[in-house]
Amino acid sequence: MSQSIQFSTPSRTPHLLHLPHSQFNRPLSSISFRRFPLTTIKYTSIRASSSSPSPSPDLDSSSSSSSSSSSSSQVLLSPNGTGANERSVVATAVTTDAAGIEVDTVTEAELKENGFRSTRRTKLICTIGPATCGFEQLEALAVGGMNVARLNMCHGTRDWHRGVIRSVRKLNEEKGFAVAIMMDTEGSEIHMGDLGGEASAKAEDGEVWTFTVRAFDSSRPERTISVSYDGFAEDVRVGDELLVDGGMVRFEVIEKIGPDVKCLCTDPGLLLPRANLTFWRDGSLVRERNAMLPTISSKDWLDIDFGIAEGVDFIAVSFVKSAEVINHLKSYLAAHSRKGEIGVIAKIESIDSLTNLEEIILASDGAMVARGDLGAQIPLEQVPAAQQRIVQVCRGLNKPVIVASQLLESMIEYPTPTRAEVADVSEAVRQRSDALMLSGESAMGQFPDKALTVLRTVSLRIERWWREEKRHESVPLQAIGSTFSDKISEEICNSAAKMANNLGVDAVFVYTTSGHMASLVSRCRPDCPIFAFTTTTSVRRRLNLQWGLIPFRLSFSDDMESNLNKTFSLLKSRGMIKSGDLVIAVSDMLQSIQVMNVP
Ligand SMILES: Nc1ncnc2c1ncn2[C@@H]1O[C@H](COP(=O)(O)OP(=O)(O)OP(=O)(O)O)[C@@H](O)[C@H]1O
Ligand SMILES: CC(=O)C(=O)O
Ligand SMILES: [K+]
Ligand SMILES: [Mg+2]
Repeated sequence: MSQSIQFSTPSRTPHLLHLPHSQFNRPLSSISFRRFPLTTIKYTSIRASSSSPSPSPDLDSSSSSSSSSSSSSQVLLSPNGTGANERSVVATAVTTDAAGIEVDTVTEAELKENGFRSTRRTKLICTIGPATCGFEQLEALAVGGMNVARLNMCHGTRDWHRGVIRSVRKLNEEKGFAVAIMMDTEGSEIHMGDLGGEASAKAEDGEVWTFTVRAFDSSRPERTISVSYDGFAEDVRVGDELLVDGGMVRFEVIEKIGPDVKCLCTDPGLLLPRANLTFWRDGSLVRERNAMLPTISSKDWLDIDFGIAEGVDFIAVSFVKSAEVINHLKSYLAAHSRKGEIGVIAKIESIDSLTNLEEIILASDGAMVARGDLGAQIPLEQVPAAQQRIVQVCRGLNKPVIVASQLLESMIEYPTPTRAEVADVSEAVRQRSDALMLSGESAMGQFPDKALTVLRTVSLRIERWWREEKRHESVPLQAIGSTFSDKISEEICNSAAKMANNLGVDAVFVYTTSGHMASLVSRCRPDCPIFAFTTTTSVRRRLNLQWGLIPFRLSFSDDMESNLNKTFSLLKSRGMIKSGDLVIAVSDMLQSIQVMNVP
């Protein structure tokens, strides 16, 4: 029994659909609902315009070149899913059986063991540092559920970072993971030096410490801290309050002697290498000078070139103040790397970034609630409301959002989290943020694997509770599509998610070349997992940041019947689905919805 509903606009001419995927000749208004088994599928569609097809700008070069063929069985990509000009470091890392399917080995095991509902929807990011940079340590994190590895360019040498990037790539290649790499820029905010190799230094109440712009020749003099910013001694005034890492340690400026600033410790604590410094005067953050510092420093540009050369998947920009810097970086990336290959994440961690929030998020490919520095710039009690706002704006604009910093801070030293930390993690999961991030817990803590386990188990439990309570919000999502075609995709995804919840389907399958259609389904936060099939390994890795998406790499054509048959047989042979499972399939090539039981 097959059901089909078709919408068409009378003023336009229908065509039989055997069109290659392209932004300009994408079928616009054929939406069919079908039940499997299907005997004949005839997709009827209407052309968007009669203008000559040209390669879609959002496709990578390999798919756009192959999309020039109109054969319905044409596979869109070369078998290994990489384009001809994919950088060598990535190309050598990809070995794929052309007929096969690539999926995370951990997810595969979870699916086989516990079925569709067992999969975790919230993604997990680990900052890599001395505690986790070895191959076995990285593997343990990947097995524990790490979806993205973050490299903070404030620390370590480029050689060190290169080693980590290559290890992660090797892990993906050899063990079937799709761990994405996120490079986080240093930015030009004021911070302390590296403590001359010491892991930390303790500042006690009432001690006098010297903050200086002088560089040390040899070891660090006692109770002396170097400061990254040459204008520091000129800018501070006696009476200013100096906050380390947003208030983890506090000092009061008591005397200025040339390049040295004498400070009295008023709140004791641990000073960590390269910790951020802010100074406050009469209860307000002093930020005149910061406003003049570039968001992306000259050192950051070199790091960005390094990131492009090493094939990172995301660049997180620290201390973004406006959309301009994001646009600037995106145009630089467009000129120096393959279009869309590196996602730009705006870190929201300053007053300016909150002021310009909507325009910044609109310009970016995602955002991070960087609560560490944000909490140093706005009163701490305002951070939760800011977090909620950022998460909501990102969801509205369909950008992935990461909640970061101090989620499990006590686990740097202890093997179990505090109850308050578990409550904080739960809140971020309940807000339906795309991803949670570990910083010091995984970079230099004593229990990185345990911290990741806590994030994983708390996420799973809260997600399940939320589903059992049937609390999926019916908050209307704002319309975001700008072209007619985008609007159709959006409506299809909204409907697919709604149908998935109402019909209690087991999974939504989305076939997507650029990943956009998958993100639109993810945005609806449906009850069931979303299997996202995409043709390239780089899109697959980037999708790993988004809520609920299980990214698969699969070569597929513009013939949906054959795609579905191929997918069903591959997934069935691996025990990941079974006959009778109910699935909704959407595709960005055909802009179609189908409901079916797995044959
Ligand atoms: N690559 C690294 N090498 C050495 N230590 C590291 C590295 N990455 C992180 N760390 C350690 O982990 C701690 C916390 O991580 P991180 O600096 O990323 O915190 P953060 O607040 O997220 O950073 P930022 O605000 O600078 O982006 C750091 O203070 C540092 O001690
Ligand atoms: C992650 C980060 O940069 C912060 O919380 O400040
Ligand atoms: K950083
Ligand atoms: Mg920060």
